[in-house]
Amino acid sequence: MTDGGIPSDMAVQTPKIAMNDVHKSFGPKHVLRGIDLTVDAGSSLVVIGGSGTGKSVLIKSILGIVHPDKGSIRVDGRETQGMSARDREDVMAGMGMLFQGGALFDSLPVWENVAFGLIQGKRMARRKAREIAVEKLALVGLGADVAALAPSELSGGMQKRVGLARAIATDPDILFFDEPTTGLDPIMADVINDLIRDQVQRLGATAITITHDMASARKIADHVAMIHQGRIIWTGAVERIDHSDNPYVDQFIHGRADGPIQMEIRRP
Ligand SMILES: Nc1ncnc2c1ncn2[C@@H]1O[C@H](COP(=O)(O)OP(=O)(O)OP(=O)(O)O)[C@@H](O)[C@H]1O
Repeated sequence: MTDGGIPSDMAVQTPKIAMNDVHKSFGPKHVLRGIDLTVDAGSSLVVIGGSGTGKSVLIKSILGIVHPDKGSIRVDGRETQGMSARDREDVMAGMGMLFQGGALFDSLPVWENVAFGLIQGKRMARRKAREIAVEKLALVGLGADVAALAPSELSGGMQKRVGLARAIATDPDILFFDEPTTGLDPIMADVINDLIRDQVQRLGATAITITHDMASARKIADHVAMIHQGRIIWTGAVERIDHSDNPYVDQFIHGRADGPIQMEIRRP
């Protein structure tokens, strides 16, 4: 088998996601300042970086919730910038997202929050969608008794897990997790880490996770990318983060108050 004359085992795989020189400003605030980032299909990337550096804006740009001012974002080789609304919907149908605050609809019971994409997006019958929602809730350690409750009746950690069950409900092939373990006890955090790894390894999904939890990052990442001042300043295999030779990465992963990042904060 050949692909343009190249034996298939030597053909270069199209990245799942490829960002090139992506910029985004909000008013005078230039948040993304030329993001270049590639994520291979079936791999798990963790994005690290200080608060307010643009991590959420980066993943919302891939999702199409935030519209970059400039640059290219390809998903499966397809340029998403300037895409029609219908094509964009197509691309988004293959993505699942756990938002930082959970972002659950309080007017809907838990199961319907989880099943939202199945009922609205995939037009699945409510009974079948509820069954799948209960299965996904079980995967994040929540029993069927939780399904009929309102999100406001749950603890913060439980809401987080419901958000996670919703993200994986449609078995998307790209998953985004914005701080999936924040607010969870260490044991539940590890259950969630395992679940993310499982989605990538068993189901072949591609995952991008934002986390400040370095134990979680070490467990779920194949690769790590560090964002600083709106640019990716380092990427590498997770095994390399302890030997990155990058003072920003070094300071961040060890949580040191002293280092180049603090020096910039001190600057007027
Ligand atoms: N819709 C918006 N309108 C105006 N400013 C925004 C908007 N979304 C994000 N920002 C700004 O962009 C910057 C980056 O925000 P972002 O949420 O991406 O940070 P982050 O790196 O995810 O931070 P954290 O780790 O604290 O969650 C912040 O200064 C934020 O105020």
